[in-house]
Amino acid sequence: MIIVRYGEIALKGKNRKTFENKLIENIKKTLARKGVDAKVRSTQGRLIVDASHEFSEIIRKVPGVVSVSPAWKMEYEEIPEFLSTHLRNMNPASFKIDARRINKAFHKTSQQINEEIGAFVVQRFGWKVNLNQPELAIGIEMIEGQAYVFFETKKGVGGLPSSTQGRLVLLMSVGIDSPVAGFLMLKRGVSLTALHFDQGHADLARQMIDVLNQYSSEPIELIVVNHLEYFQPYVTELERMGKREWTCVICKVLMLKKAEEIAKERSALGIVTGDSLGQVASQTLENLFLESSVVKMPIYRPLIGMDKDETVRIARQIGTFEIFVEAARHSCPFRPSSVVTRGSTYGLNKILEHFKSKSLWQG
Ligand SMILES: Nc1ncnc2c1ncn2[C@@H]1O[C@H](COP(=O)(O)OP(=O)(O)OP(=O)(O)O)[C@@H](O)[C@H]1O
Repeated sequence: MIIVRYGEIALKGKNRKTFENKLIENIKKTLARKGVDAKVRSTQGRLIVDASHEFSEIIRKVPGVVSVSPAWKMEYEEIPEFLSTHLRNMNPASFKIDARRINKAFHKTSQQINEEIGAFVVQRFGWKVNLNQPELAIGIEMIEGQAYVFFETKKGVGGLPSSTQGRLVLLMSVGIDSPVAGFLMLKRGVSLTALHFDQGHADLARQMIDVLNQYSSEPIELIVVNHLEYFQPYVTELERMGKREWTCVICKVLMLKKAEEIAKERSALGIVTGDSLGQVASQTLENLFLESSVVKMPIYRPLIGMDKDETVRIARQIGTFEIFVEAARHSCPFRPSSVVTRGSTYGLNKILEHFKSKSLWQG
């Protein structure tokens, strides 16, 4: 058995049942992808998943899950015998019993359980009790008259169940930031379609999506556009105009425009990027203002106020950092030696007017 705890969704008032059902459906779907047909039932703010303990690693990555405990289910009276066998090869410096009655129906209080089972362990193994920092914590949850015994509680990703908030298009590079931005939105229940402009690293983009898929109840569609072919005509015109320093701003403008087009096709409600204020020379408020002005839908930038080390910490946690390759990040062949850092609306409009005259921009 695996005990699954969820937090935020329990606070959702009358929506609670809908969210809970969605979480159950998502856990089942996630396990089904691993070929497991698991029974999941809800009871008193917990889900009980009838699956082998190894799947707790997978379940803890399902958005909405706050923590998981691989557990053994038994009658209360069977606990001493179970502990005698299960713990016989262990010798922790200290232990504690952490009992909880999930519904109050059971005839003993949590404190009585702590004392009774604790006294048994002391008598059987001679271990020391330490209530503050025990080396071994033995968890017991009494759920519907049955005891669930466990020895670890793994943190889940938290957030809200997948597919409860609508769809966004993620502009995803193979850098550190945008996969993290995607993860943060998945964690809030958003469905994603990813758009990647490929500079020869589409394999890395696919690997990023494989990692993000662990946090999504439905497989994320990855759309790959050839970066060179797509931007070459625009870069040629910028060269003709003597405006090569605008390349990076124009590149973002075109990426956003393409993302908006895909968002409309997929009935998505906005765009997600990994922009973080001031992180690179071109990520200024002026440039973000200009880039945002070309699309008519919301752009979500979940990393905008984050420091790089916070983003790196999340990337490491979720598993996208390992895929990131420094060399891949600087592979854009169009990058000019100096870039516009505070572009003006006037400057941008002049360039877009020129593109229009060349039938490169509909605007
Ligand atoms: N090749 C790409 N394909 C799709 N989106 C991209 C690509 N390059 C950049 N973007 C989008 O533009 C945002 C800003 O990119 P930029 O290169 O300026 O910053 P960054 O901090 O290096 O971002 P990242 O770490 O995500 O690459 C990215 O977070 C991403 O959303």
